[in-house]
Amino acid sequence: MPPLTGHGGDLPLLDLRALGTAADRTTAAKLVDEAFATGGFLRVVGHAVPQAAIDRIAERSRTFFTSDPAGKDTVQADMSDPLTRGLIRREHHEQFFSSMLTEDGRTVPPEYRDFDRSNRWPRLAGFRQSFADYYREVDVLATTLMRLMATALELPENWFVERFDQGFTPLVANYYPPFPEDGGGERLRHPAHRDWGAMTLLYQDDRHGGLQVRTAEGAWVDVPVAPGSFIVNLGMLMERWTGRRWVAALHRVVALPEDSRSDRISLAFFCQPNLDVLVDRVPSGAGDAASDPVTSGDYYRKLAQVVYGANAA
Ligand SMILES: O=C(O)CCC(=O)C(=O)O
Ligand SMILES: [Fe+2]
Repeated sequence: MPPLTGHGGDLPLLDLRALGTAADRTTAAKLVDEAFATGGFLRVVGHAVPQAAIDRIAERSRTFFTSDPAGKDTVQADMSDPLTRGLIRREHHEQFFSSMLTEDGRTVPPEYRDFDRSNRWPRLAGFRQSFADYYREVDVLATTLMRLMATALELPENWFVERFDQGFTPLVANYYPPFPEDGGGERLRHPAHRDWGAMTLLYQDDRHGGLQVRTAEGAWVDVPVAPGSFIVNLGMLMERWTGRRWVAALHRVVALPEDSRSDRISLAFFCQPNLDVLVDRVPSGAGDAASDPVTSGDYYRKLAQVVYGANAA
């Protein structure tokens, strides 16, 4: 395997404190457009997500993941749920999936009845609340970003916001346990991939980094650990929506030798348009990639089957 070492390049950085005037917003939209058109990747600071909400879900998640395995078995994901709500265990990686789709008493459209399931919350004080609180706060950040994205694509400011307002977005806690033995070097925690949804807002543990993104030039760049900063990865559905004007970010997670004996948490807010939104190329999109229009729910169901073997049919 080639060395996993990345380097600290100049990753695009958006400071949301500087959005006061229309001119500021135009500048920010331009930055978003450029970042998504090149690597599909952006770091965000100056948002309003309270650190306490981040710390709380991270702490509750770590408590859950390190709890008794027999207890964790009781919230194992049911693979007939397209949203795979609950726990999925993989080698060196566990994921806890949740969705607010059915938490807030929404009606799921009849064609997507298979998504109408409950979360599999563990019996752990404050766990569910920490997910609900974090979801609500990060959703505000998502809204801000979506307004800038719409502006960048010459769409009405709320164009995306209106298409993401039914809470379908899965919120996933990732846990990477310590490697049991010293590998003698860097280890791969999450292989290189592109997220398949519209856009991911990722929070990486501020104790250990490890996230790397690939630049347009083909270099792996370490995403610096910066408490309070979010990482935005554009996903394959948005690449499709924009006719490849924007590209999905290739990324992976490695453990540096000094970190491989420690565990690591990350929180992924996988922004998904409402189940019945038809994803068809936006007017200002590039002409490339004549993918057929698809609804968000049909797309998700298919990808969940490919990636996780989830199958409701
Ligand atoms: O753990 C991380 O930092 C990245 C996780 C990730 O890429 C994913 O969940 O899709
Ligand atoms: Fe990812």
